[in-house]
Amino acid sequence: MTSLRIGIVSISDRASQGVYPDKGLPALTDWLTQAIITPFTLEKRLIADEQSLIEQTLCELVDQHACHLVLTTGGTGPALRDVTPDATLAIADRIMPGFGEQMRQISLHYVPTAILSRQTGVIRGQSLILNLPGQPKSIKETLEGVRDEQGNIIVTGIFASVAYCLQLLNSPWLDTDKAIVDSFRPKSAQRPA
Ligand SMILES: Nc1ncnc2c1ncn2[C@@H]1O[C@H](COP(=O)(O)OP(=O)(O)OP(=O)(O)O)[C@@H](O)[C@H]1O
Ligand SMILES: Nc1nc2c(c(=O)[nH]1)N[C@H]1C(S)=C(S)[C@@H](COP(=O)(O)O)O[C@H]1N2
Repeated sequence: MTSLRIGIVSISDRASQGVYPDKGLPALTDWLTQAIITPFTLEKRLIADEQSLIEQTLCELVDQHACHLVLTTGGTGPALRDVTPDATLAIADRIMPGFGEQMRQISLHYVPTAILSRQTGVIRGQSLILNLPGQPKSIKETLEGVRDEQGNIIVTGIFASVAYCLQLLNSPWLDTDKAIVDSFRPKSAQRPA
């Protein structure tokens, strides 16, 4: 049986040059390892904010490594070197605008400048590619969503929709720890107990 393959890409000029240690890949690895309870493997890349390099890396992860899901972090803002969404759209077959819309909704609960992120989601072939912001703490925030003081979810994290999206793309089965993120599937798409 094929197991789920996830590509994670940290896109940062300074982290890739060693100016500061990369916190993107560790944050993504930690979150995914805690949240996903079914088997998966990770393919990791740390690269600079260069559009051609980002496009090449995304294509390599999807076309050669057959990653079912690719998560990027960094380079989604308006600065001239923030080109992750441009690279993602350039190699996309189809756009999934809901992911960017939902992340901006979530992030507005944490930072008033959330609207500055141009993050998006796309499909290339049968793979889902999602852009997360560069601030390392925003990885957990956008994937998991916003909770009230009692710990109840008040704005759903984007990862709650990833399992069903991957299912529709014929990926291997993905289940999450409900305490971290409750994956939603319509009744007709749920596995018999
Ligand atoms: N990979 C990373 N590791 C650690 N901190 C990061 C990383 N990426 C971003 N940050 C932090 O989050 C902030 C916002 O991220 P952003 O993607 O806008 O980076 P940036 O200002 O374009 O710089 P760079 O590309 O050199 O990381 C950065 O200024 C930095 O403090
Ligand atoms: N959850 C969350 N979303 C966030 C932020 C953040 O700190 N947390 N920063 C915002 C800011 S200030 C910018 S400029 C954009 C783009 O950030 P990026 O270039 O690091 O991807 O993400 C926005 N979204």
